[in-house]
Amino acid sequence: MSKADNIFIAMCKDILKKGISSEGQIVRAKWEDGTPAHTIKKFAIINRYNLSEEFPILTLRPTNFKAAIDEILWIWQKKSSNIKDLNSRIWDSWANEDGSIGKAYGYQLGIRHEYPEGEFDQVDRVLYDLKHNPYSRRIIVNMYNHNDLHEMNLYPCAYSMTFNVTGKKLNAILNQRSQDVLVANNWNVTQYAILVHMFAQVNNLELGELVHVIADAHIYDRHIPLISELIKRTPFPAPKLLINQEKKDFYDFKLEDFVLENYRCGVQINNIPVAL
Ligand SMILES: Nc1nc(=O)c2c([nH]1)NC[C@@H]1CN(c3ccc(C(=O)N[C@@H](CCC(=O)O)C(=O)O)cc3)CN21
Ligand SMILES: O=c1ccn([C@H]2C[C@H](O)[C@@H](COP(=O)(O)O)O2)c(=O)[nH]1
Repeated sequence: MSKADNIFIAMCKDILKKGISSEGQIVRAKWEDGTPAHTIKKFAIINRYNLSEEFPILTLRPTNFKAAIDEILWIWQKKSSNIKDLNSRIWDSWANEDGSIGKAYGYQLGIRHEYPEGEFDQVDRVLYDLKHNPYSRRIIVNMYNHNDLHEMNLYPCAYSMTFNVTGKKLNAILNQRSQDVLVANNWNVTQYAILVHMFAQVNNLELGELVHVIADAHIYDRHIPLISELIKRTPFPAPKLLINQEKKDFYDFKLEDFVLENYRCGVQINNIPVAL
């Protein structure tokens, strides 16, 4: 039984049982038909995934592993915020006529900043520190840039990663201000787990923990029946993640370098409505 499934089921049960409804409050998100997209939420959920034990992908329903990796490479490797560089349609609803989602995610990671050792963007700074000062307690990426919020269609949700080397293990904390539990919880966990795998491999570090801190973990009203059915399913054992071990430079990783072996999972829930 996959541990990621157990964590997901426990979190959903907790939100469904003890969560607070937004009914009666003013909410930003809407359904496609203009109805306010209300949620039940819990504040401050913390989920810990030990990446040395298993790869944290949901088996209750398929997570589109390739599309999730494609998006994390779009943000962290291509540093793009234009959907022309993305191979899925997941950001289409938030892009302008030029295909841009504004100064979000990848755009922020491409900005260069000055440090005592010279100019780096935030990704290159992490790679530099993991190589030269792995025991630094300052290895942080932050995409939540108040200067540029007015030029983003959606403010970054998964907005910060803190990397921490302990012994020979690479650990990380993913900070997320807002989480659509059905659509993107495992999507985000899978992609940041892959990122830790890539950074560990290129720095000859072992896999540690991914700690996912979610400030507002919510289930949208139209997702409640879908989640209630999903968490009654029986999970499968976790699949095995295989990564091309020859890749030693973060910028050389491609989609085909990642393979999931024995990914058994429940049937997909088709046409999940996504709140805008
Ligand atoms: N309400 C909302 N929830 C989100 O999760 C979300 C947003 N908005 N806005 C921006 C991005 C876009 N993200 C998305 C949007 C859609 C899927 C999605 O449709 N996932 C499908 C599979 C997609 C595929 O196969 O290509 C799924 O079943 O999980 C995933 C992430 C995450 N984000
Ligand atoms: O990577 C992502 C991107 C977006 N989300 C979700 C979380 C919220 O449901 C919406 C954003 O709405 P806000 O009003 O800006 O919080 O998108 C996600 O879970 N993961």
